Amino acid sequence: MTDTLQARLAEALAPIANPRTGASLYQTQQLRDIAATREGKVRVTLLLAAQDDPTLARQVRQALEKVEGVTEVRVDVKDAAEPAADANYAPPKGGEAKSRALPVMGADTAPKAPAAPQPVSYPQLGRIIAVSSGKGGVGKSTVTTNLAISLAKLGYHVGLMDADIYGPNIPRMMGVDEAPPVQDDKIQPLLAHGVKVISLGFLIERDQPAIWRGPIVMKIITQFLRDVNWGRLDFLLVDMPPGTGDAQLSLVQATQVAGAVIVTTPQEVAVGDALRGAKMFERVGVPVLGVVENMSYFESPETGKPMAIFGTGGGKRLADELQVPLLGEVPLYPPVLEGADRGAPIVVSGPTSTAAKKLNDVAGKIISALGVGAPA
Ligand SMILES: Nc1ncnc2c1ncn2[C@@H]1O[C@H](COP(=O)(O)OP(=O)(O)OP(=O)(O)O)[C@@H](O)[C@H]1O
Repeated sequence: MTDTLQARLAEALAPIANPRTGASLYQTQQLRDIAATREGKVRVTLLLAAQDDPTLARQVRQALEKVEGVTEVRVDVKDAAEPAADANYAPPKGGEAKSRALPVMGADTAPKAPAAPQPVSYPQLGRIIAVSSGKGGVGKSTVTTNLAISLAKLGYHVGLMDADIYGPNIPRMMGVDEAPPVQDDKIQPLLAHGVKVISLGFLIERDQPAIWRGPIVMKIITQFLRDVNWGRLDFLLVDMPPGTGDAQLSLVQATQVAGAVIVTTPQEVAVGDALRGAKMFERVGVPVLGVVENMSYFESPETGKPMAIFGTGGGKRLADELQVPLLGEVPLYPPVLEGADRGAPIVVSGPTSTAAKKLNDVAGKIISALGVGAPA
């Protein structure tokens, strides 16, 4: 048996080859900075180019977890095209990896990336709408799923792309959770409540999302736009991860986004974050269609009485600041959560509730804001 942990780690990693090059990740130093503590906590860096198979990170993790003495594994994925990632591992020639290296918005690491790729237009996908929020947990996925279903109920052809790669919730909320079939090299979206759905949650392991980084995010978003058999859509709603990160930028670099909807809660702190997110869209030329204030007030399912619990007016202030409409104030209403947990968003599970009505109104305002005609 190999006697030191380092040696055992090297032995476990050596056979993992990059399918694109056929070479061992370890020997070509695509895997590097392998560090282990005495307690068996292991950390490695994996350099990935945009064309590399992103599931390599999972293979590395699984190989390391099997090594005797390993208690914890962390795989840091880095962009192989970044200058800091020097090394013997060269990203593939042809420039794709480099041209797709994305600056991280708002971070200190800011734009040293080369010119952004030209967005590709996908006319068959209809109006692409990014639903975004400054911070997590404000109800962005809830709003996205309900809007998608509202639009579908009106007779539009609607797609829903879960680009919240750090916490893909859409499958659970829409009540679908199976691997999408592949036919003729195209991924078939799953159908739920009349909406075509695709999510990274269908394709990856639950504990993996946090490792996805710039070029890989770009790759996934491009694949979701290009390689999914969406058919002809009127609207494609994209549930973005919270904040102003790689996914937002990837989406606007990958295609033409018709507009962004910003979801916030009434508190100041949520509003501040949301403002930064909205400004990011404006900077890249994506019109902000409006603000949805979610959990605006508590609506008791028993009495129907409204009660402000998170402060008031944040959504309105944000909308005023951005000079965009406040599209709706959706109450905090426990059946919204219960419905989401069993795959039946409120516009399906409680269509006559105030929350559902408000969300339907938001859908109507988006249709008007984009000047979309009646469904064909
Ligand atoms: N109006 C509402 N009333 C009651 N519960 C709500 C409402 N909106 C959202 N929720 C619940 O709050 C939780 C967070 O919502 P959701 O997952 O939509 O937020 P998010 O902003 O997409 O979060 P993240 O981006 O962090 O995944 C969920 O459990 C959801 O069911």
